[in-house]
Amino acid sequence: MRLRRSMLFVPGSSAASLSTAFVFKPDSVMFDLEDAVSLREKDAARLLVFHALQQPLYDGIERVVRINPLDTPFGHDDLQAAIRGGADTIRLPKTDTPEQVRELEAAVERIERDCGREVGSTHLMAAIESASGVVNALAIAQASPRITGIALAGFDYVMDMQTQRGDGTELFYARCAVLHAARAAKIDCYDVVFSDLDDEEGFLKEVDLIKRLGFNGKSLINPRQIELLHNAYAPTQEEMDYARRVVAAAEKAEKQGLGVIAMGGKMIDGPVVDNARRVLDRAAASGLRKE
Ligand SMILES: CC(C)(COP(=O)(O)OP(=O)(O)OC[C@H]1O[C@@H](n2cnc3c(N)ncnc32)[C@H](O)[C@@H]1OP(=O)(O)O)[C@@H](O)C(=O)NCCC(=O)NCCSC(=O)C[C@@](O)(CC(=O)O)C(=O)O
Ligand SMILES: [Mg+2]
Repeated sequence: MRLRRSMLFVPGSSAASLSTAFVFKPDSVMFDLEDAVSLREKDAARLLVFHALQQPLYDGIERVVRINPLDTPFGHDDLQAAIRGGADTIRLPKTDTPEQVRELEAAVERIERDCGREVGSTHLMAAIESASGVVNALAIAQASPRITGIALAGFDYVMDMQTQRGDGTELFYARCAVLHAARAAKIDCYDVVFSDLDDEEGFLKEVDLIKRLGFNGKSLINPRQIELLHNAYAPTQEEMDYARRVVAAAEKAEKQGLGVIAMGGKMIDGPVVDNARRVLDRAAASGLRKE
């Protein structure tokens, strides 16, 4: 099981952060060339990111680059640096339509051919940051076989919706819509960043909600949030013990030719057993929750 719980934004203009972010062990690092970088730092940041991508200490961590949109003066240069530098994944911000994804895909393929990189080896992610993006989420998610995930971007989205971040009510429809699009397209789905670094309780409450909804994880802005998120996504000892009992009971039932059984007064059938196996796979991949 490949875990993609945490995607840590690292500002592309911060040489110090770019050279140390691997120590925090996020599942993915996202070197940012877009909104974390001021206009006058764009060129320097692109060069820093190109070099950071080649740092061997990032091996084992997915390396994502958030480029500027392709209709800005920076987008195509960002893409050249990211692909030639060896990025695993390009994250396209402010994706409103599937045509933007197809334009990105064509540009990526041209650069892969030019620099001798295997065609198809660069994955894509689309960040959905507007009402149009939410309405087009399924078409965006299915726009390219290179897309491995879509992400909801809360701050630009609430601006577009003429509201502001609050208790999550303002994101409820978008979270459900984007998540359904991702699941229908069989790709991963990331929740919004949580910006109040000192509100650990609020962060964990939000993580609990998005985990129950079915998100793979979240985009993060600070290393302090990584361990909290990973721990919240890890199964508890109790969940693992129960999953083991379910699998054992189901295997026994199968030998007896039974498709459905009861265990402790609860029905155990195919989807329940699949879910138990997923809990065991997740426990093997991430370890158990530390209480
Ligand atoms: C918030 C803050 C300034 C706080 O700094 P502080 O220094 O107070 O934090 P501390 O915890 O004290 O740091 C302890 C140690 O960790 C180091 N450290 C901190 N953060 C690190 C990091 N990210 N990577 C590596 N290293 C890091 C730090 O350098 C220090 O190192 P050292 O000095 O050696 O001890 C900092 O975190 C930060 O800049 N975050 C990234 C912000 C960012 O990228 N924003 C753009 C993306 S969102 C967006 O665009 C909206 C969106 O588009 C989103 C979407 O699309 O989803 C939408 O629309 O919603
Ligand atoms: Mg944004």
